[in-house]
Amino acid sequence: MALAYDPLFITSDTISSMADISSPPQPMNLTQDELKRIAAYKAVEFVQSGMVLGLGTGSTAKHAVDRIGELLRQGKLENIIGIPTSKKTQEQALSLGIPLSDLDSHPVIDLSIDGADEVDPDLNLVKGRGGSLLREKMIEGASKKFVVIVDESKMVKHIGGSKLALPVEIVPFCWRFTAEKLRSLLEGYGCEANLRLGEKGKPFVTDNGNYIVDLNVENDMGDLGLVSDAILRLAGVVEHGMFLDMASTVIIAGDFGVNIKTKHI
Ligand SMILES: O=C[C@H](O)[C@H](O)[C@H](O)COP(=O)(O)O
Repeated sequence: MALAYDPLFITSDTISSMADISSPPQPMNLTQDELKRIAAYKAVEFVQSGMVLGLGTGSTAKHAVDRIGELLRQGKLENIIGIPTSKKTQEQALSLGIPLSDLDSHPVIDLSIDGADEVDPDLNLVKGRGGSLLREKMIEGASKKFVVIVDESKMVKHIGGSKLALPVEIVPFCWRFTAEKLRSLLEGYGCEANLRLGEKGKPFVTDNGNYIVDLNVENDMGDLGLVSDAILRLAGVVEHGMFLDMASTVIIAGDFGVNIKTKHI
């Protein structure tokens, strides 16, 4: 039996209903971008009129922002105020007519929706491979609810498990010194530290005028709280991309449907 593809109707319930039928469930063979859109649309179901919303950054969050713009245009949502987590998202939201504000005017946010680069079994995250980690952490940390949207490729057994970078935002002043401090701090876990480069081989510059050092850590770092504190104690470090204990819900879209994990407090 073929299941109709409709992002709004593929839920965790779909998985159970598929399990009831005699033949095993068939994967839907969706692209990674389609999975991102499914997760994003599902998250936007949490949005209610009158909310102050943290608007995330990246290819997954972009779908959520598009959807919010669409619902506003259709009159299905009203009185939304968006707090963008990057200049790029600000531009997108403005182009969609989403009213915007900032943390100074709205220090408490009802709901933030954003993607992630890694999600571990405790719903800890790595974010910032797009370079927006500082504003994301400020805004998502000020949110009553933080819904993370990912395709299943982002799920890892432990932070660093994808073998892709853990980004750290640092001040440009003597960046080599700070990068080396970071490398030697995490040396025991098999750490490499590389300055992120942007266009024409020049250092990538964040929305805040800072640089990013990408840490590639070979081994499980164990107590992430300790590692986080140690990184943040280094002068020259502005913020890192581990978002520990911040996500309230993670929506994971995969070929067999959508799985929603909620943090139990
Ligand atoms: O700086 C970028 C953000 O943290 C993104 O939310 C994260 O990198 C995930 O991006 P994407 O949805 O494009 O995979």
